[in-house]
Amino acid sequence: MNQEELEKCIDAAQNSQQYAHCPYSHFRIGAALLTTCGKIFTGVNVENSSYGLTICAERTAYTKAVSEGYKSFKGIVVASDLKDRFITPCGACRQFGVEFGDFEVVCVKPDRTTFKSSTHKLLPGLFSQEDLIAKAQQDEKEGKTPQN
Ligand SMILES: O=c1ccn([C@H]2C[C@H](O)[C@@H](CO)O2)c(=O)[nH]1
Ligand SMILES: [Zn+2]
Repeated sequence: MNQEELEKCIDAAQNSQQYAHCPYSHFRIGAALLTTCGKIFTGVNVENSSYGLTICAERTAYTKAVSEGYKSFKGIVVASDLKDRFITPCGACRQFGVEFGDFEVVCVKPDRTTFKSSTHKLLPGLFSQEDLIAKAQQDEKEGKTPQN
């Protein structure tokens, strides 16, 4: 992400925070996901009275983009309302991110200061499609069919 893209994504992520549905945690998170073709998809955390159903801002953004045909990303900006520490994506969102490759993850505080990382840096030893392919190849070599 260049500086101009980063500023635009910070604006979009912070602007979307007003739409967070967070009556339980009061954590107001907004994400802005930049596609390689320059489109921005925003997302917010959507909580539920059945707490475990909550979806984070990042996964909302990924799901919106993918469901509209976009799967190639330059970066994601995650804006929180916590002033004195950075909020980084939870485990589920890290796994969700690596599904779409290695790209920038920028966490931003209300004063626009940033912590820059990437999907792969945030998930060392990650499990991915490559592992599933390796298993399929091993099974094929051993003459295993999907049924056994
Ligand atoms: O990176 C993060 C971290 C937390 N949350 C949300 C989930 C939940 O609504 C609240 C507290 O966990 O913050 C996000 O959306 N993204
Ligand atoms: Zn998450």
